[in-house]
Amino acid sequence: MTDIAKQMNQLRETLRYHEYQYHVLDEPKIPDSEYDRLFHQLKTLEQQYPEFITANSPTQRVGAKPLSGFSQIIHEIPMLSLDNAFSDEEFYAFVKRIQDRLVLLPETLEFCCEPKLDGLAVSILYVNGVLTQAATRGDGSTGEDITANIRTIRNIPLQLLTDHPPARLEVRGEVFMPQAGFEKLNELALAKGEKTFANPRNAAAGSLRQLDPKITSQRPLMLNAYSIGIVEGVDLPETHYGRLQWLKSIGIPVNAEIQLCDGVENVLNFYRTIQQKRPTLGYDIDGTVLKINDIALQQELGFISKAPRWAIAYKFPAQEEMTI
Ligand SMILES: Cc1ccc2cc(C(N)=O)cc(O)c2n1
Repeated sequence: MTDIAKQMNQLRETLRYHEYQYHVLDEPKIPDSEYDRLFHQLKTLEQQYPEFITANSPTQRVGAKPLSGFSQIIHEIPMLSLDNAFSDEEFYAFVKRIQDRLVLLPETLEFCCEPKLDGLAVSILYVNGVLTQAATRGDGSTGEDITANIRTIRNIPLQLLTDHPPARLEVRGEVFMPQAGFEKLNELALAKGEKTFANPRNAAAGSLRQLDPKITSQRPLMLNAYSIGIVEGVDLPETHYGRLQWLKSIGIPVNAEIQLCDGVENVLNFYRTIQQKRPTLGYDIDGTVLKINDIALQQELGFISKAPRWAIAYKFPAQEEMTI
């Protein structure tokens, strides 16, 4: 490989590292101006030597041309919805159903607890570590191919940050629009006499369903991963929390509020803590997701038709209608 090609690849590695530090660890090592300088240096070299451009270069996030429509993608593993709880009593009943079903009941049940982001569920497939395909949840069995739009979301890596990527890895997560970005988007739309969005979830949905990736690229979207679908060629940790930490270690953003809670009372404390923090999070949530942490127990419990027996979304009471 020529020195120029080596220099370009080195720049790509450096940019990917800084994207990870900034978007996944929230610990930038260089100022934005230095990142922009490196990015511009790579962009210039790619313009001078287009033969050395690689598909997953950080400069290649925005696709060339708009699509004429979205093709369908069938989920190899269905993307399930969650059963809901709306009170402590309903959560206790959920726990009792689990205790009644488990053959060997552990001393206490350990839950992986997270805020329930109010966005869109997506599936992102990495083949040999490279972002290859992305789809909406759709009806759980079939979704729309939104690969070009997903590539534009800055905190989603185009390439996993590991030297030994799994043959195939499907990351499932929620794409959402932070409240600050939503306010700015609506201000811009108002100023241009365009239609505004009712809430960040609608804005995220509208942005992901754009046929032109250039428009999606200008929208402040983010992903937080919440589970793994297809996985081939790697041995995963045996707990849900461990798997989320592994995802984070290879470059996939995971929500910062996720916690392990041992026993029902600690889970309910988590629910109330997140409810109190809700106005300060900077993004919309509509409750918490509480999952049995041990994968073997999840597998023993399985699913009821469309929802897992081992997880529940404990929602917040509906907020009084926003008067806009
Ligand atoms: C299994 C499943 C399905 C939908 C989910 C949705 C969210 C969410 N909206 O944050 C989080 C999760 O852990 C989920 N987990």
